[in-house]
Amino acid sequence: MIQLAVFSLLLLHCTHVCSFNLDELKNYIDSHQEDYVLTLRDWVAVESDSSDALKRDELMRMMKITENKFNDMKGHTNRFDIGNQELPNGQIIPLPVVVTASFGNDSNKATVCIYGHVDVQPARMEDGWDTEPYNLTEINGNLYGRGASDNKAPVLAWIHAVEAYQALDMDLPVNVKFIIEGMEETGSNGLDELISKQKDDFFSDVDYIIISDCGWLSRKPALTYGTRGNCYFFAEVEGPKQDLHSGVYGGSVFEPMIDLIGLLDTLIDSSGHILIPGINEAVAELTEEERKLYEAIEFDVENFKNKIGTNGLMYDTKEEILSHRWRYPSLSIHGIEGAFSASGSKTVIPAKVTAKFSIRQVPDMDPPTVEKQVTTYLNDMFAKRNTPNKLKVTMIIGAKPWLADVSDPLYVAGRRAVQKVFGVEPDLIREGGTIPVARTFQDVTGKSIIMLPIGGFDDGLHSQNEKMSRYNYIEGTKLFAAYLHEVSQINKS
Ligand SMILES: CC(C)C[C@H](NC(=O)CN)C(=O)O
Repeated sequence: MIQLAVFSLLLLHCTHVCSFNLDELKNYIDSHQEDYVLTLRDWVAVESDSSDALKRDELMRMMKITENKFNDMKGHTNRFDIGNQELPNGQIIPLPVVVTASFGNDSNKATVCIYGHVDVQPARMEDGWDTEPYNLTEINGNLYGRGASDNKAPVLAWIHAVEAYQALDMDLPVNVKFIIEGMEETGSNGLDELISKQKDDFFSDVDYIIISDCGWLSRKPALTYGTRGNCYFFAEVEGPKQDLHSGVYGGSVFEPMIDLIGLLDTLIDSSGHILIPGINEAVAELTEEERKLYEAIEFDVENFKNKIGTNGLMYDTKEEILSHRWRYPSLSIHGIEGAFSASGSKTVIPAKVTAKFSIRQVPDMDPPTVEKQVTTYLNDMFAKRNTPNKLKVTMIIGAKPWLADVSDPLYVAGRRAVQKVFGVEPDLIREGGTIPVARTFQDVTGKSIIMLPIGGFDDGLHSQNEKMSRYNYIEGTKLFAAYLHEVSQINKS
């Protein structure tokens, strides 16, 4: 009698925990898309700009919202204090906590760890946005807002994928862990140390790491197997003790801005060749196999050019353009702090100016070596100017490149999931941008990593009018739901 009762109870339980059914998950996701857009709206409304010390409270609030979301989903959450940040002016401010969450701890299942970030790049209406950057606005199926694609919608898509399993009482095919940070856009300060400290704790049962902080190359879904690193520099030239009138003093003083512009002009030539000795020499040779990969990718150079809105590109062929975006270093000059930049015509000689530039890193470049090469070169060039002004060069980010093996089972699972949701074979691509922590995950945990993007190729990351299309957000959520199942099938066939 007792046995019968236990059996009935078990049966009752089994009718509640359903097994995987992708169509049900897809239907559920479709019918909840308005809720997902509303949540994205709430998240975009938080000005979690990690580069602006004045927005640090907003960033802290964003981390709290993220933690609350995981708590609402009954995840096992944790918040890690990762210390303080020293700003270039010497000011010390707290770093935002890193939030982790775990769903399930069944030792018979594989465990995936999803990494994402909820901080954003700066955005102001005056930069040329057509809509308020922190007010998610839908136009023609596109959801415009700062951080929509980078990286709030992809983080939410993973959350919604787990929520869909939960709502349908469907057993999660794998244990799912999240690690969400708030400093990615300034180089993931403090995260490397946390990962090393948590190697035998939070990461001890993690089998695979998934990152969805990148985009497709075209309208076709993609799997990303490489990212460039980034060495970001400040070059400060300091002269007179205060700004000067150019009519009164011009012609008699060495102007910091003229020194700085002269210095910047020695970094790169007009054909994109980096002039700092040692940089190009460190780049790994392009292999025949790699060249063939680029050849096989569908990529319309003319469309790329038109989307950017430029009259010409530095290279003509698809292979050249892709390899220079993905596997060669590039040097970009981002801005000059202290320079007069408002509208109008102030006739000032700025007393202190700081240039911001960065060099994207590729195998086999090494950030500490690059730091020395750049500092030595700029100091040598500055010495040649015979100026009494002072130069200070600081490398504020030193992120390494990352490269994965596309034959890894994680990529096979990725191809299957893309097939099941989009009905096509994904492109295998690299990314010119940087996920600073990708290489740390690889080096510290030794686990396989996949980058599974859902962002569009034209999302305007870091730029005006950043967007995530509703299609990519919703189909991306389905992709993630399908991928959890595909990962659970690794080693089973
Ligand atoms: C080190 C950079 C600031 C990192 C940044 N990463 C991303 O945009 C990824 N979403 C980059 O500029 O590549």
